[in-house]
Amino acid sequence: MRCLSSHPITPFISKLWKGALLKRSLTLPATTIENGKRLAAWKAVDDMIDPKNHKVIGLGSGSTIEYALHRISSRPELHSMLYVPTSFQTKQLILQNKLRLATLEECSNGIDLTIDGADEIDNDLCAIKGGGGCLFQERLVAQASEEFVIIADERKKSNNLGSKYARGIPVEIVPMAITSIQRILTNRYTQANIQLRMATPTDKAGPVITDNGNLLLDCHLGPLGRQAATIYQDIKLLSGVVEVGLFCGMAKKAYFGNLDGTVDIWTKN
Ligand SMILES: O=C[C@H](O)[C@H](O)[C@H](O)COP(=O)(O)O
Repeated sequence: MRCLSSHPITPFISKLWKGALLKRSLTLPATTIENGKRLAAWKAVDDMIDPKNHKVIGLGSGSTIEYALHRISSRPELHSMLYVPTSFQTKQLILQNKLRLATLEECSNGIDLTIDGADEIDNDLCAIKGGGGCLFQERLVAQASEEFVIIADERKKSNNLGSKYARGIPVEIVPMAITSIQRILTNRYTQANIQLRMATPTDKAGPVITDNGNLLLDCHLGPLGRQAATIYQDIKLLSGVVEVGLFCGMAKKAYFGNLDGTVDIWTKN
């Protein structure tokens, strides 16, 4: 048997390894942020999912929800219930983790609890969502749920919604309406920066297409103050708008994983 250390490829591997180590040390804060996401997700799963009483759980989309799935997967007593996804991504994760998949149509008695990530959350538990383009199905599942809980790392905490998440509020739009709605919103919110979300050119030329075959406008309107619910209604009422990434009056609890290893829980009555 040949010893690996004598293999000509070894110096190359070792270079890569050093490169990986260097990259890791340079991106240490990101790793700590990942830890914050994990802490929030694990605590929410442990606190909120009741294996004795819950039958159907909704699962949001994004990077934080992946940690919730890992936690669910590691607890066999949570494997008997049904899991409803909110995106292609989450459906794949449910299947990969060998959990029981259900569609929203199959859940005639609704959903007991939904856990989801968010891009920014204020003290009223009003959230910007859709950074990953999954807002429509997320909202469908959230509105069918008895309880809706948000999980996030501490960067997402906000005193004034819209002041932190730089990309702005995602709005999902049927393709034929994109030009007219962009014009209407630009005229209505004169200070706003409204952009069609584009795909990464090396992966796909042109715009991002959502799981529902639609397009996204990212609407940076600045801090919203107490106007988030009104802005939601104003944009949602336009024909051609499928969904707006403002979730107000939906969450009763939010779990935030902090950089110091603690978890903050915000609640709303
Ligand atoms: O479209 C994506 C969803 O709304 C996500 O829940 C949100 O963008 C947060 O994602 P992440 O957990 O990756 O920060």
